[in-house]
Amino acid sequence: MKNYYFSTKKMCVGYDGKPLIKDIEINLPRGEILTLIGPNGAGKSTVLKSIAGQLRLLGGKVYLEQNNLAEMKAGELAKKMSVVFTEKLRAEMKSCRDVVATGRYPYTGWFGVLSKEDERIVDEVMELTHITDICGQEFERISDGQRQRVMLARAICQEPEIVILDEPTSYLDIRYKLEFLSILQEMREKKGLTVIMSLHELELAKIISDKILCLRGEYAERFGTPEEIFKADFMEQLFGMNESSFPGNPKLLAYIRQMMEWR
Ligand SMILES: Nc1ncnc2c1ncn2[C@@H]1O[C@H](COP(=O)(O)OP(=O)(O)OP(=O)(O)O)[C@@H](O)[C@H]1O
Repeated sequence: MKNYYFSTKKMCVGYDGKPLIKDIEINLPRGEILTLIGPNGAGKSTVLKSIAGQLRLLGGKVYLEQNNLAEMKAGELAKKMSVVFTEKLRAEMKSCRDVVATGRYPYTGWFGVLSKEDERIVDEVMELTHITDICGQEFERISDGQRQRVMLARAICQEPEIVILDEPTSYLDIRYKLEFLSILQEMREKKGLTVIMSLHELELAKIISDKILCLRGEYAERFGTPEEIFKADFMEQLFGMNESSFPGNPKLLAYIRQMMEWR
């Protein structure tokens, strides 16, 4: 059997003991980017939270290399996995730099005192994510897009092997969306970072991902490469669209079909 960096075996996720999606099987080599796509309410955040250990699994297992995630110590996991979710972090009176610096906590002692090396990493990552100019601003008083970049910086500061991101580009303008993706790609190439994220922007998912997991209904609908997944007829089915979806405006369906073409 091939040794994957990240895998799930018969993972079942849901709330209050009621399964939402069952038997999810993911196999991901180190350094690959997996993107979850699917309609609103399909369960993308639920799967990501379950992988990150924020929701208890209803069944199955999640592995990092050969290690069962549920059995890993929190401190050990924090050095390997960082997570960026859409919920707003409470950080009263904290500057953006303070928030980014909390990404170093797995490496500091009890009191969170940063070493010179920690400070250097914080500065370097803030430059990489283009937030140096807002580093002194209060975190709770910045824009949604700026907040997303600060949260990405915090995750990178953690120097993880794998990062879990829920809709990380939703508030970013087009330049920062592309910049965000190029940072992930660079981290993957230079450091072998593995990425699992959800995206609503299908055109971005298509160009950045190595693997795609499609969610809709009780079971994961498909898992495969972008070439296997991004086909106009399948996208229409996944998102519940057909010839009569946009009466009087055929241009809209034509747009989806054109977006899914491979050139
Ligand atoms: N805390 C919760 N308790 C019970 N059900 C929940 C809870 N959070 C979400 N759900 C339900 O789980 C389902 C999946 O929600 P989830 O947020 O995972 O979908 P999603 O694919 O991320 O959606 P979106 O694209 O809209 O962000 C939805 O039906 C939602 O109502």
